[in-house]
Amino acid sequence: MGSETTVRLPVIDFSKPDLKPGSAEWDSVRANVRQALEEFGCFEAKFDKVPVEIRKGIFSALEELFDLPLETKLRNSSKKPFHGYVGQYPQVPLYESMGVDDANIMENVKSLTNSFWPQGNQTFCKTIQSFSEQVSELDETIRRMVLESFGLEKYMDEHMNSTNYLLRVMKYKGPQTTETKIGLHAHTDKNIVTILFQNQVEGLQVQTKDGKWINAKPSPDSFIAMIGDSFYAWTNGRLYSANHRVVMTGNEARYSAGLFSIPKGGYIIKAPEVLVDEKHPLLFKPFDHVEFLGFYYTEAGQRAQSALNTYCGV
Ligand SMILES: O=C(O)CCC(=O)C(=O)O
Ligand SMILES: [Fe+2]
Repeated sequence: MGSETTVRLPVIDFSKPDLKPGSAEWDSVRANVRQALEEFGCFEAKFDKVPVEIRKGIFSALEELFDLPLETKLRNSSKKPFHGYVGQYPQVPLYESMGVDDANIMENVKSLTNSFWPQGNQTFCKTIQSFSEQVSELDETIRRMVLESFGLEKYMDEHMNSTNYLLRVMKYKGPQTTETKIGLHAHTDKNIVTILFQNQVEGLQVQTKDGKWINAKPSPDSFIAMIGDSFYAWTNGRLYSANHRVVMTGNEARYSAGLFSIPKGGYIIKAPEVLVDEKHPLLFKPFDHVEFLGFYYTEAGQRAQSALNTYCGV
């Protein structure tokens, strides 16, 4: 499964009460965010704004959801690949996932909830929506810090307004053996920022630039924040978008929830001019994320070493 390392992901604390733009605290966290994303494309975020009842409740909600009969789960359908129910794939037999578009907005969560439980399910609905809304604040903070760190404040509104949030929830069955089995194959995310939250069952591994695998071991109040290919491209390669995968052992199921900020269709991702110079030649031609995803899910896109390079590499 490739060589592992005892290196740990950087841990960055977002829980400090005086973490406000402009404060000394903010500047110091911002420097750490920039450094971690350049080096690993990823870090562990301590973030206590999500109340403990939501942090615990999310896993009860996921168990309840994945315990529904398959025919009910299939009601989670979407025209967009990987936004609806995914499961029962022979290549990833342990893996199942579902998606909630704009999960920070109550109306969306309500209609999905009602499609699963026609009589309603208030607890589920509230938990999913609050979780997404609170985690979206962490996503915004990270993106704000990145843009500031490059002196790109003038792009802030455009950047924030050009994305939607998708909540994807995952279940990985325990393989019921002592051998390690693949839960999800190595990939880079294709979006802007991904923020992952998991139950106590570990399995996420992130690959370093020199090819070693780091075991992510987040504490119960920590999230894993990660850069996707679109942010990598927008920063003209200044931030790193890491390969990662899930490996499973033992009997227990791993549940995780990921909030993905995703560029809207029609929005052209183009590195700001100040990030392009002699030392940093332009890496990617401007592209539309939805069209790029279309390519990624073709056979050629799946075969490519880097779908982004093949699609729009200069
Ligand atoms: O379950 C996890 O922690 C990782 C999931 C993941 O990498 C993805 O959905 O893109
Ligand atoms: Fe991923």
